[in-house]
Amino acid sequence: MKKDISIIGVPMDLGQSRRGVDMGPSAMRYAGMIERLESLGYNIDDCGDIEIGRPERDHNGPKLKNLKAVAEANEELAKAIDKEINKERFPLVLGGDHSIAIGTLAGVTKPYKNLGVIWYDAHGDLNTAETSPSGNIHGMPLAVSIGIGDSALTNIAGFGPKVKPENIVIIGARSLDKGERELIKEKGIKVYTMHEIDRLGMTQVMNEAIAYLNERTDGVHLSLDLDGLDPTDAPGVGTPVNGGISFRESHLAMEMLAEAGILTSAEFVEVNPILDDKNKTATVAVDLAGSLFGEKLL
Ligand SMILES: NC(=[NH2+])NCCC[C@H](N)C(=O)O
Ligand SMILES: [Mn+2]
Ligand SMILES: [Mn+2]
Repeated sequence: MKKDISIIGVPMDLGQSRRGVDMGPSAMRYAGMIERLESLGYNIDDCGDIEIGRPERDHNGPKLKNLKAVAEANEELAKAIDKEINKERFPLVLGGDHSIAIGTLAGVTKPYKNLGVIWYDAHGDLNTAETSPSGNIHGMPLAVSIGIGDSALTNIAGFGPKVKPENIVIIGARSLDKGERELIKEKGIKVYTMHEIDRLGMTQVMNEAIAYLNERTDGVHLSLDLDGLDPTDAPGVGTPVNGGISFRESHLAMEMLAEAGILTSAEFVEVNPILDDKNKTATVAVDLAGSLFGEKLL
């Protein structure tokens, strides 16, 4: 992996309805993200935070909450990432709710013909305004990135789609809405649900996922939603779902990604310090980043 990392914070909470996730970037910095990566020999440039509009929360009917402000922030994020990529640096994005993956993917996909995406999450985030039970855009970024959704989102940075459905691997799914299940089948998206993780073990899941991506992609982005982990290990998230991936399994997954050396960008999202237990979830994110960037005990 590249030795120069640019950190971009996105204090966004407009893609969902619970306050506090906008403090995620601060919580991860406070938990020592920068020092941890520096101690591994990386050169870190903390680019600070993207500015997020503070609109009156527009509840835009039941459909796409805060659409305009979410789209604007993602345009800014895509530009900021583009700048760092042109400097040949590895973009590491700290969220913020998962709607920021729209801008992250818009920014990181440009140099690649076939960007792969690992979506580490309890959810599929494959909803549209029509299928969403909540109207929350953080439940939609993966659909948007394959070109499905409102054009204010699918066309961020002036082009779309950003990724091909067959280049996506979802890991940790255990809460999928009806429309998401249909889309997964229709588009042939590869999914390792908790069932496969229990059954095969994380080692085989990651071996398969890495081999699958190696075959067809020329770069890989990791989008890690902390709610992919079990709420006992990562309680500070807005939409927790029981029966998740353990801390140990997640470390193993990160270590295997580090060994494979396939990642070209990453993001950690959905850390909500208000719902957390003494910054535990931000600390877990920093620990996982350590493994992801090559930390070893011996
Ligand atoms: N990034 C997340 N935490 N997404 C949760 C989405 C929950 C639900 N599927 C929805 O669309 O509202
Ligand atoms: Mn999630
Ligand atoms: Mn998510």
